[in-house]
Amino acid sequence: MGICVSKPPPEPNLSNHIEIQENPEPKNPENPAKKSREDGELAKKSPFFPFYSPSPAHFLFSKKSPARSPLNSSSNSTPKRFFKRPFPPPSPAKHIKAVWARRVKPNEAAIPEGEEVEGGGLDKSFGFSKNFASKYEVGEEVGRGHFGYTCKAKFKKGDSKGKDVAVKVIPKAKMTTAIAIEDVRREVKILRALTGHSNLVQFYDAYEDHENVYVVMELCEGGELLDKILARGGKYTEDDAKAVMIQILNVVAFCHLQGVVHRDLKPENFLFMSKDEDSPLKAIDFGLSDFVKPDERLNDIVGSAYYVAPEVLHRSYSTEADVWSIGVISYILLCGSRPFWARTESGIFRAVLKADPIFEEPPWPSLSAEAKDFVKRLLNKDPRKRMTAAQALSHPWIRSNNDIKVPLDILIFKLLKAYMRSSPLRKAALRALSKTLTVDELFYLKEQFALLEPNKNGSICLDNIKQALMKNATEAMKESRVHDFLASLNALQYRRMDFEEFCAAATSVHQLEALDRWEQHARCAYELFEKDGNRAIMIEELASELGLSPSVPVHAVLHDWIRHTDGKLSFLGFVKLLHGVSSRSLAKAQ
Ligand SMILES: Nc1ncnc2c1ncn2[C@@H]1O[C@H](COP(=O)(O)OP(=O)(O)OP(=O)(O)O)[C@@H](O)[C@H]1O
Ligand SMILES: [Ca+2]
Ligand SMILES: [Ca+2]
Repeated sequence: MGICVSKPPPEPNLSNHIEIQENPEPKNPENPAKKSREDGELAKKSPFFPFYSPSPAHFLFSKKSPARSPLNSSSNSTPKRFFKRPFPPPSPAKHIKAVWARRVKPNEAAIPEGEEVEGGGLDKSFGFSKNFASKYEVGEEVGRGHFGYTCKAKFKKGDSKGKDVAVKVIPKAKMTTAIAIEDVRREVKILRALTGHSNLVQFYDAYEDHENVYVVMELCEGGELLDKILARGGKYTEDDAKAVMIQILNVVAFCHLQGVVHRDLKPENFLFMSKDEDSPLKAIDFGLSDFVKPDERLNDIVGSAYYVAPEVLHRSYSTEADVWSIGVISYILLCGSRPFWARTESGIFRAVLKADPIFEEPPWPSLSAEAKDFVKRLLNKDPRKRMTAAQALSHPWIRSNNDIKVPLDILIFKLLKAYMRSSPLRKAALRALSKTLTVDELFYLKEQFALLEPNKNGSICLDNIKQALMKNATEAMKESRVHDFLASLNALQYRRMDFEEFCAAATSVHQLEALDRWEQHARCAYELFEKDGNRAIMIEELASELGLSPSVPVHAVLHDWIRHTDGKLSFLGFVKLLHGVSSRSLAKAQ
């Protein structure tokens, strides 16, 4: 028979996610003739994903199914022959093994749910209120994750008596390592700190007793984005996808400005408030989130395999990693398949690191060029070249037929800092580059400049930046030290910056370099620089302009940077200068 949808796989143990095994390839390859016939039949019969090979286990995707689980439990019984490109539709994603390796003790699998483990000296008191049971009446379960389960609950008394809320119950028995405990502490701290965004689940309070931590928040009754994607056969129209992306980008841009990186963005972690078609979407589950300072790189590998960014696997990442995950979500919304897919975790990682997503197969050829460009710019493997969430909101695909309010972008402050520390020669080169920007590229910069509220002469100083940040600040900014970062912009205390200079300062060379038209930009900028800025320069002077250490063999390194005919900067030197060089990067290039 071979159609594995006829018999559900054994129910996985949701409380034990440490046994995530590599799925073996099928041992007995099937007769190819039989294979294509069955594929054809299945495609006809299946009500799911009519445009792609049907899911081998689509009963898994029904919320009502007892077996709604990561694919790992099913794919052992899933012959590979049912998977053909484009990849299978999305399914609940499992966390990557590294998450569990640090959060679950090896013997936890043997501990029955609800039973206390040897604490081993672990401090499981959180300092939360203890009176959960007297305040709330707990109702039916509405969802379940690897760490806890979520129930409806009602206020028992007071002004809000009878009001529905959601309570995420996290059993203390499951917190068997210091990292797992720290995750819960941080989840509550972040939820408490991040207040006031309409696309973020509203947190009310946290409680604890001997057995559990209870996180009380607003109840979202519209279900997960993943279920909506699946119910729609895995594909959104461009306009519907845009409406979802705008909300996701808005809340993520907000988190990033506050210095919070979510680290587990996936369709399961976005809930609709209600069943209405135009219901707002809310980000939930900050269980793997962290604070990140503007200059900091994180290194722990966390997240869910299909959505994890390449730089997370390389253990050096920041907020850009969330944007990658949004790229994966947008790819899924638009075509119904995952961009990086394999049967094993290591296979997925290989795809994330090395493979380019497919944009050649249906439905991509029939989608707009802007939509493809948008997704590609989120899925750039180099985080420096990837758009930020605020930039993505300024992308022509999102902007078309939408009145978008672009939020303040933390990237601007990082670029301003680098600019303020640059040599006059590099500043001149950046100024030339900024003059080549197109109307589309200038849109984002205009929006950002306006958010800094320039004075009537059209210029800004440090105070404008401080005020703009204050306006948007939540408690989270304290933890992520965004304000300390402003000290690096001190030079702006004594002078003002007009829009022209702001463009030079806030242009990301790396991002421009990712565009097809980069060569044109650079050539054009070089011509401008030739007219106004290029001058004869000695290698030693150039080295000192660049702040190179005496250990760099400047004559060997900078030889081609200077045009031999007139001693001025060559095109190569100009491009290198735009990027900004350090002794370290030059030493590496040697
Ligand atoms: N505020 C809410 N309103 C309604 N349902 C919710 C709410 N918060 C969570 N849920 C449901 O509970 C599920 C589990 O919640 P959550 O994702 O926070 O748990 P988790 O244990 O951290 O999950 P994961 O395994 O993804 O890490 C969600 O997928 C969702 O279906
Ligand atoms: Ca979740
Ligand atoms: Ca979680």
